[in-house]
Amino acid sequence: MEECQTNQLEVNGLSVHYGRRKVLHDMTLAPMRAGRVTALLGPNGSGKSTFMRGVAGLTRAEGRICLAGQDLAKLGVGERARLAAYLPQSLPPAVHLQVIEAVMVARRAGEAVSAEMALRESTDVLEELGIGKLALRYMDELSGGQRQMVGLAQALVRRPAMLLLDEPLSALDLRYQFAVMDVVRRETRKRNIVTLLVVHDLNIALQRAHDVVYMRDGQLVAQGGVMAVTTPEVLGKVYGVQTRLEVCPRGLPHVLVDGIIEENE
Ligand SMILES: Nc1ncnc2c1ncn2[C@@H]1O[C@H](COP(=O)(O)OP(=O)(O)OP(=O)(O)O)[C@@H](O)[C@H]1O
Repeated sequence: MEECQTNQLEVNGLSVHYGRRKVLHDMTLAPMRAGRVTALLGPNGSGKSTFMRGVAGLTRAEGRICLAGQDLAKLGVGERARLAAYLPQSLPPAVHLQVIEAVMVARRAGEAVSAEMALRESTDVLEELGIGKLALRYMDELSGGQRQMVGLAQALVRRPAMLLLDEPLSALDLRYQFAVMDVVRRETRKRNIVTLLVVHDLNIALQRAHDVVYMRDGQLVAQGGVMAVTTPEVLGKVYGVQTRLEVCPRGLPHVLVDGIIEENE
C-alpha cells in the first residue's frame, strides 16, 4: 500500500453504514493539500456530516484516511483528536466558564502543558482571531457567533494538522459569516493545515474556499478548484436546480438560481 504524503489529507474508499443502511458509498477523493480550504457541498441528507464524522473518527467507517503522513486508523483516540480538530454542527451547551478558561481546557486536553503555557497560547489564539476582548466573558453569556469564534479558538489552540468544521456559519449574520471564513482561510494558510468545511451558502463557499467537493446521496459528484468544477451541469446534478454562473469584477464566482429542475425533464 502507498505511503501517506505528509502535507495532505487522503480519503480512500470511505463508506459508512447506519444499521443496514449504507449512507456513504466508497468515497475516494483526490488528496486535499495543506494550506487550502475545501468546502464540502451537497443537499440536505447527502452525507456531509457523516463524511466529516467518518474522517474525524467519530463514526465507524470503512476505508483508509491518511493525514500528515499518518494512517489515522492506527492512532489512538487522543492522538487522532489532537491531529484532527472537529467542530460539530451544533455546539454543546455552554458552560459557566470564562472564555480564556475554556480555551485553556481545550489546549490542555490533548497534551500535558503547564497552566502558564496554556494561558499564553490561549491568549495568543484569541488575539489572532480578533476576539481578545472576550477573554474574561462567560461562555454562557456569549452570542451564537461569538461562541462559534471561541469554538474555532478551541480547535486551533490544539495545533491540529486538520480542521473539520461542520456548518461553522450556521449561527452567524452576514458580516460574521465572511469574517469567520476570512479567519479560517488566513489561519489555514498561516498554519499550513488542511481545512474541510460544510457550508450551505453556495456563494460564500465559492467566494472563500479554494476547492470544492460536491456530493449527493452519499457519493462524490465532483471535486476540484472552485472555478474548475462549479458548472450549471454539476449544480443541476447535485441540487436539482437550474443555475447561471456569473463572475464578479473581482474574479469571484456567483451563482444565480433560476428555478428547480423537474424530475421528468
Ligand atoms: N445517527 C444516525 N442514524 C441513522 N441515520 C442517520 C444518522 N445520522 C444521519 N443519518 C442519515 O444519513 C444520511 C446522511 O445524513 P447527514 O447528516 O450526514 O447529511 P448532511 O448532508 O450532513 O445533511 P444536512 O445538510 O441536512 O445537515 C441521512 O439520510 C440521515 O437521515
